[in-house]
Amino acid sequence: MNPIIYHTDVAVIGAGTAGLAAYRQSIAQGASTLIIEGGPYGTTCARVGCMPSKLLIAAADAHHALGRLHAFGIDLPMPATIDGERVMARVRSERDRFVGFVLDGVNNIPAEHKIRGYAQFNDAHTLTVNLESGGQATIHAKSIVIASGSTPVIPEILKPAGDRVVINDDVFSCPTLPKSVLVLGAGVIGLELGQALSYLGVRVTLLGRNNGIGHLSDPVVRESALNIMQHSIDFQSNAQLESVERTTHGVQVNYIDDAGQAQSHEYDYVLATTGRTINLDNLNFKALNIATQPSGVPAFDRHTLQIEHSHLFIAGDVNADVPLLHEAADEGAIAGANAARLAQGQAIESGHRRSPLAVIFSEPNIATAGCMYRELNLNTTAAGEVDFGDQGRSRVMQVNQGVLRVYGDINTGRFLGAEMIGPRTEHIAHLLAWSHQMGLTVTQMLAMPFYHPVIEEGLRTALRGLAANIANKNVIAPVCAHEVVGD
Ligand SMILES: Cc1cc2nc3c(=O)[nH]c(=O)nc-3n(C[C@H](O)[C@H](O)[C@H](O)COP(=O)(O)OP(=O)(O)OC[C@H]3O[C@@H](n4cnc5c(N)ncnc54)[C@H](O)[C@@H]3O)c2cc1C
Ligand SMILES: NC(=O)c1ccc[n+]([C@@H]2O[C@H](COP(=O)([O-])OP(=O)(O)OC[C@H]3O[C@@H](n4cnc5c(N)ncnc54)[C@H](O)[C@@H]3O)[C@@H](O)[C@H]2O)c1
Repeated sequence: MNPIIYHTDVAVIGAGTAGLAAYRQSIAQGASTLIIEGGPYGTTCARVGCMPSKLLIAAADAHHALGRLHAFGIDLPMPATIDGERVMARVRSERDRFVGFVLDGVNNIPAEHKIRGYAQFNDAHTLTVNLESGGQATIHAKSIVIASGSTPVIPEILKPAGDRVVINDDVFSCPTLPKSVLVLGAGVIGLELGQALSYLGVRVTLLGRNNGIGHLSDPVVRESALNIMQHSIDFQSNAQLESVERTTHGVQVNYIDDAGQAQSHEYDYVLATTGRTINLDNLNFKALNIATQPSGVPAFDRHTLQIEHSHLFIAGDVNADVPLLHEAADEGAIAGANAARLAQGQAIESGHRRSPLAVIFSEPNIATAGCMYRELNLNTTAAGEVDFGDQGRSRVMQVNQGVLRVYGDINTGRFLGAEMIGPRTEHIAHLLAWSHQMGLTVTQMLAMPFYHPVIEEGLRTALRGLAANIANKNVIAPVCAHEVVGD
């Protein structure tokens, strides 16, 4: 059967968050545009990412909050009963609602613009798609946006566990809560899902390595976060996984714990949260002979999303720049508009990029805004700090744990960034990212209103300390320049 031939200005590979944004912008620029999707419609974020994970976390936090009632003088019959099937049914039904909104958007795209099947490069202007409906399509495009996302990595050492190794996608499709899970990898997903499952009564062990925790790099904040998380769940932050073995009912896991002791325990499942790999190989990208960096990503301009000296654009998780939802949406929009401009003989433009902001929805939240500690010049940077243990409103609500550290430039007085673990710091992180993007000085930030009594008063304490250290040129360097970790 002869392939169906298409000629288009722009082809977008992947109908995730970045791809859909690229499609919309390309159309808005007046370019003929095709969008190719190999997997299910609905986006990673809505189907198996941001939304179902936050739904599971919401149930977990609701249960965990019961533990605080007694200190307020309120007693319920404890332990509370957790109906795993109902917990997971709500996760899925609410998740499906969010997916439904995405599907409505996809349904509004004219059928002739949508191609179902996995795309591969033939050459830099030609894609082949093995159509889901059978047969092949050949697409000749003036510009191409690569928005193919990323896929979870399953380390070789977990392979003997066979069908008992699961990834985030599988967690949300479980009809009920498992009894026990070994979570490997203390990154963002491991912390969020590991703690949520544990708070829902699942026996969880989280294995980390090198005392890393999420993306934190400030030694003070990291130590606080390790301490809090280790009191919250069974978290071995400096563990060594030795082997796993499929048993009749689950997986036998052998590891060395933080105390250097050999441990061997059986779990229902092993959840791999050891990072994600970019989806470029499945596009036959190598056929283009474009040089890639050690990360596997070709050199590209993060303001235009253009792969150097080409008509190719790369947006979302697949470029491994900042694999977060709002960044994928921004990148897709910039890439789609530029792909359309280039295809129509116009000059491409730099798009707006926002100040860095990242939140781990653990309890308490872990967050970073602006520059991270590991990116600072510690010889010209001062820090300020608040310990939420003594913070008024946090104590009132019994959520008084964590540390916030803010950084400022001793020469300009400008706010540089922050790392934190603390109560509802998802909100403080926003205030700080906005301040960073506006280029505010610490003095200007302190001139803003702070209500009483609120958790943000803790931020004011940290900023006051920072302002004093800036005035005294009291830099971070001598104290902890040698303590930065991270992998
Ligand atoms: C468990 C989890 C929780 C998360 N939580 C958050 C959060 O709270 N906040 C946040 O900001 N971010 C979160 N993220 C990250 C966020 O989901 C991603 O950054 C975002 O979804 C990336 O969007 P994307 O468009 O790059 O990729 P995707 O949405 O994955 O889209 C890529 C699409 O390309 C398709 N594709 C791949 N190869 C081909 C091919 N050859 N041909 C055709 N189609 C192809 C795929 O099927 C897929 O549909 C989370 C991620 C996970 C996994
Ligand atoms: N709240 C959010 O915004 C949110 C939530 C979930 C995911 N995400 C996005 O998804 C991305 C992927 O998340 P992730 O948690 O899979 O990746 P990650 O890179 O955040 O964490 C992976 C962790 O696994 C560890 N690791 C790797 N191999 C290991 C091994 N063999 N043994 C022990 N530990 C090992 C790494 O040291 C790292 O700490 C994140 O970078 C983030 O951008 C965001």
